[in-house]
Amino acid sequence: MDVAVGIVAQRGDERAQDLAAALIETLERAGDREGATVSVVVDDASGNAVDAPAVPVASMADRDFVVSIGGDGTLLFVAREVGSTPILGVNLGEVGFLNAVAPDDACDVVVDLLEELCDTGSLEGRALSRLEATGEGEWALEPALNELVVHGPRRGHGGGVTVETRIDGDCYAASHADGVLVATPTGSTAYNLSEGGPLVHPETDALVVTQMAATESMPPLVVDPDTELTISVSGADTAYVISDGRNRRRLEPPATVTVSLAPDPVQLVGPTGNFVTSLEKLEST
Ligand SMILES: NC(=O)c1ccc[n+]([C@@H]2O[C@H](COP(=O)([O-])OP(=O)(O)OC[C@H]3O[C@@H](n4cnc5c(N)ncnc54)[C@H](O)[C@@H]3O)[C@@H](O)[C@H]2O)c1
Ligand SMILES: Nc1ncnc2c1ncn2[C@@H]1O[C@H](COP(=O)(O)OP(=O)(O)OP(=O)(O)O)[C@@H](O)[C@H]1O
Repeated sequence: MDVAVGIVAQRGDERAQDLAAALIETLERAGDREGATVSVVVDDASGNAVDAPAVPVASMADRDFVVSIGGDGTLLFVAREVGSTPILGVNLGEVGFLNAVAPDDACDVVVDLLEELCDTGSLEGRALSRLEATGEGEWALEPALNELVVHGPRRGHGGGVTVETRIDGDCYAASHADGVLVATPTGSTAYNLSEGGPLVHPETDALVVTQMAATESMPPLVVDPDTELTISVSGADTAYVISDGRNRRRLEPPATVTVSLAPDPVQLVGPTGNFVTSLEKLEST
């Protein structure tokens, strides 16, 4: 059997590169034991430091699985690039909420994944919903694993906008505000939390709508993921819609953004962390 693996090490991080090298050695030895031909590539940024062919991360979308070594930001980046290809998250970051596997366990876990592939031909992962934003003029943003934010010209005093949020066509909140944030269960522990939104257990199928610094505020609302959700902005020269804090699109108010589930969820593989006990990580942020 041929097994194709991609490894992305956090850019410029020697620990991540050393772990990438150790994983390559481990996978090659395990492949010999299993009678499998294992081919491993690393991301372009790590190519000089790790002895393996270097490729753009986006080209790893055809691999059997991709290992992300770094923090939450690195995993979000890998998910943006490889879409629904299975991802194993190894945590070297400060928070590491999305990465359940500790560096010391990574070699054992990749061997388990290789054996699962050889035994069953595929990997069983956990699907994590993503959100997409669309608007007038046929534009679309990269899907968000954490959250989509629609906000005014800038955050803070004088940077707000009039925002109206509709749920299945009915107005839920209309106010001058910094913006509105729609989070997945995965993103509930990130920006959503700092804006006063609730934590959502990962096994719950829901989205959270949270206003950001609204003059006339409504409590955060938990909705079914299939809800028709529109956010309209007016009363400012510009506004933005931002996916996972990194991809943004400029809007010219008045404008309406429609938020819906993206068709292809992210697939995380490897052991699951315990959501409830891992919440203690948030206390340090
Ligand atoms: N005020 C805020 O809390 C705030 C502001 C902007 C962005 N963010 C978050 O940062 C994310 C982008 O992360 P990045 O690393 O590229 O940017 P970044 O470098 O600005 O990191 C933001 C922090 O959020 C943590 N984080 C990311 N996703 C998380 C999750 N699902 N649960 C718990 N913590 C999480 C990261 O570990 C990091 O500590 C965005 O999706 C947004 O959720 C938060
Ligand atoms: N191998 C890589 N190739 C290209 N870009 C990378 C790579 N690794 C990280 N990046 C970039 O760096 C960003 C993540 O870096 P960031 O400093 O947020 O680290 P992190 O993984 O969240 O770890 P920490 O918790 O230590 O901050 C990604 O969004 C991506 O743009």
